[in-house]
Amino acid sequence: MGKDATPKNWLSSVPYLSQPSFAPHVTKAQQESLRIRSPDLTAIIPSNFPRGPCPLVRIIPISDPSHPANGQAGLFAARHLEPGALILPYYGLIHSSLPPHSLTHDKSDYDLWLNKEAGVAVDAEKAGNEARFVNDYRGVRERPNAEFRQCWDVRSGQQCMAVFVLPAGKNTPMKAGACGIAKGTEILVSYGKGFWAKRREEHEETVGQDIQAYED
Ligand SMILES: C[S@@+](CC[C@H](N)C(=O)[O-])C[C@H]1O[C@@H](n2cnc3c(N)ncnc32)[C@H](O)[C@@H]1O
Repeated sequence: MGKDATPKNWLSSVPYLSQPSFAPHVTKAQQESLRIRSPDLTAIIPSNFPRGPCPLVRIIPISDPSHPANGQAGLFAARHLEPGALILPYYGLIHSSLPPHSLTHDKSDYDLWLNKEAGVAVDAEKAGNEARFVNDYRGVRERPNAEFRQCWDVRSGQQCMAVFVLPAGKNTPMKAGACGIAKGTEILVSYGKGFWAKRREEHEETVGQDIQAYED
């Protein structure tokens, strides 16, 4: 694949990132705080992890009426993924969530904290990689099989968010957790109760709007 390759089914309207991108307003101090590796940051992206389209995943349009994200896309395992394994980094625009930027940046559904203490988040709405297609497990299957984790990217010497397979036993019965994610299975995380509570709140004002929201 060439240097400018994008994964199959990538949206032509969204720039594909093969490394993080910084909003110009992110301060030097914030950038420096991302270059500090705290001892509890044990998850890593190793030095030999390739950049560009990830061979472990596929973006697949969803055309199943029983899927709550029908008509959108999801991310699926292209091969068997071991429990606890790194799947891929989550790239997007790294931006400040501190005032005044918190007031001007509309939080999107693709926005994740990168470093809460430093007020830095990563938003993959307008540019990102395959990880922006990871759906929430609610309404799809009983529990998540993956999670977002803050980790240390050895390649860039910087903190990064990434998607990992849930380790055996974490939120999974031992048997299911021990299996990892089978080839062809959708990769699903939990966005957290807060995500759906906020969505419900926002749409409560819009009478008659057909939305998918969850209680837990
Ligand atoms: C980060 S995007 C995930 C990728 C999205 N499906 C796409 O094709 O761009 C988050 C959006 O996906 C949809 N979504 C993800 N999981 C969902 C779920 N369990 N139920 C309903 N909608 C979901 C919602 O529209 C949500 O705002």
